[in-house]
Amino acid sequence: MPDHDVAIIGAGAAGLSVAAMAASLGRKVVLFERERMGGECLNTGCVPSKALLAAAKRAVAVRDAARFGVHAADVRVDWQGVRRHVLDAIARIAPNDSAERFAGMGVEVVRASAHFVAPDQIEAGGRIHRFRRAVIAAGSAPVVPDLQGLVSCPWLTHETLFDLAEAPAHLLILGGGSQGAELAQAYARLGCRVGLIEARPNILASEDAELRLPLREALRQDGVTIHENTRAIGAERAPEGVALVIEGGARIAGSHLLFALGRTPRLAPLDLAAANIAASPDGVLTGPDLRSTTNRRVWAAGDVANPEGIGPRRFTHAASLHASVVVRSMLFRRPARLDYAALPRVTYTSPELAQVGLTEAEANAAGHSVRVLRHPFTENDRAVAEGETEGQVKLVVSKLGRLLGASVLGEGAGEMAGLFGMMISRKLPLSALAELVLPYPTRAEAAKRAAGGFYTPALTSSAMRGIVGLLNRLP
Ligand SMILES: Cc1cc2nc3c(=O)[nH]c(=O)nc-3n(C[C@H](O)[C@H](O)[C@H](O)COP(=O)(O)OP(=O)(O)OC[C@H]3O[C@@H](n4cnc5c(N)ncnc54)[C@H](O)[C@@H]3O)c2cc1C
Ligand SMILES: NC(=O)c1ccc[n+]([C@@H]2O[C@H](COP(=O)([O-])OP(=O)(O)OC[C@H]3O[C@@H](n4cnc5c(N)ncnc54)[C@H](O)[C@@H]3O)[C@@H](O)[C@H]2O)c1
Repeated sequence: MPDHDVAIIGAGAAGLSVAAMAASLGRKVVLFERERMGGECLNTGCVPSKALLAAAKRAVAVRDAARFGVHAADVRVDWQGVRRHVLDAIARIAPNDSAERFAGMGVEVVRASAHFVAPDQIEAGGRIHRFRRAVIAAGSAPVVPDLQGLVSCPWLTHETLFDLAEAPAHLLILGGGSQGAELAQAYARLGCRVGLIEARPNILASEDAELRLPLREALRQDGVTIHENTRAIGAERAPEGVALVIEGGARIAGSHLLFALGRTPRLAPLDLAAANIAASPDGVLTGPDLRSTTNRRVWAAGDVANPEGIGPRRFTHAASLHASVVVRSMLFRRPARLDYAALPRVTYTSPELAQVGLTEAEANAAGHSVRVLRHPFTENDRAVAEGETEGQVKLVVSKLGRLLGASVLGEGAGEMAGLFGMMISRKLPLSALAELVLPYPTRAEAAKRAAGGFYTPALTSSAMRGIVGLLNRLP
């Protein structure tokens, strides 16, 4: 006889969402968490990084205020104040994810590391828990590279970065993905020297080239030194603190070294073999319904899941999407299929970079015959009024006017992503966006104007002008 209807390993975004939904459906739920409730997003990921970026944005706003005719003297960053803001943000959100809140929902929360001991049993806190169904939501850990000499050097990941009591004087960030770009800008704007080191020819390499290049320039303007095409092969102690040894022999020195090199799923402590659960280095192998391909009692969600043929997506909103697919498949026994066609991603720098659906390059590579529609924020009244005209809305559409993808660079780009996601997931025609009445002045009007561009050639054609000319003769 099972002790629990649903056993969940990991109280991060994925595990908490499944636990809340299963408990509200009257299931007997146990939730295992070995570290902090709320997992990575709340404690060491999204929340502290966005809080730090908010402080950095304030610093720039004050420094930059003179161009609005507002003069502030003596701009000074008080690092303890910045830290307080970051910790306050975490503390204010933490009650939503707390053990007390989940216990109040009827979830049994076990604060211990969990691992499988049989296909239907988990051991945690010195006890065997028999389950009817289980969800692995153990998340992922930062990649630490195998650099020669690293053992004798101090280094950081996002798990330790926010614990620094003092601002790093000169932060070296290895890895120019969204994490590297966001943290580089935040620390540079808060007055630290920052080096951003990327092995590939470009930082943010998977983003639309037309939009990532101005963002790269914005990072440079903020004072970030960017080293692209630069492969670190070793690390060593240096008078300043630490130095990266670069292929070819050059050294890049700084006071602190941060790894922002992507993620690896937390599999080892789970003893998956004891429960016959298949996994690859990218995560627990599942079908498109997130059910294990080898143990039908088990599902996976969040960063740890590797749906075959679809692949992992390591975002908090992807974890929420996973949770709803798992609940549909596991509890409602309905066919469920993960679909990332409208999954947004946003890099929360200034300007922000948002992507939904296919980039222009991806659409071309997939063989679509595309039209590209653009509207720059220099032509958007709100952006002009606020003096933030960097960037554009770029829409990639099929010849028949279906939105295949949207890329936005600009302040508030992330807030527009939902609009494009809905267009793609509901397969709405572009006219739905072109005809939308939006409040004036808003930045989203740039999206409407870009969509309107699809119809402009037909509306202003000589045939249409002829028709309107004829109609004009009517009484
Ligand atoms: C710096 C940074 C910024 C980010 N910013 C964003 C952002 O702005 N937007 C966004 O969408 N995403 C962002 N992400 C990604 C986001 O944080 C993750 O995708 C998300 O937190 C994953 O949630 P999860 O539930 O899968 O895993 P986690 O949040 O990692 O939760 C897994 C939990 O399982 C626990 N656990 C693991 N193994 C066991 C075990 N054996 N027994 C018991 N407990 C266990 C862990 O302690 C952890 O609490 C960011 C990531 C980083 C690093
Ligand atoms: N705004 C957001 O949504 C947000 C922000 C931060 C992180 N995240 C998520 O967290 C996860 C981690 O982010 P990330 O930026 O660390 O991962 P990432 O995979 O996006 O980027 C890692 C970068 O490191 C580079 N790299 C890899 N090995 C290298 C080496 N040896 N030397 C130099 N560069 C190297 C890669 O080319 C890549 O550009 C991702 O899943 C991401 O989606 C999301």
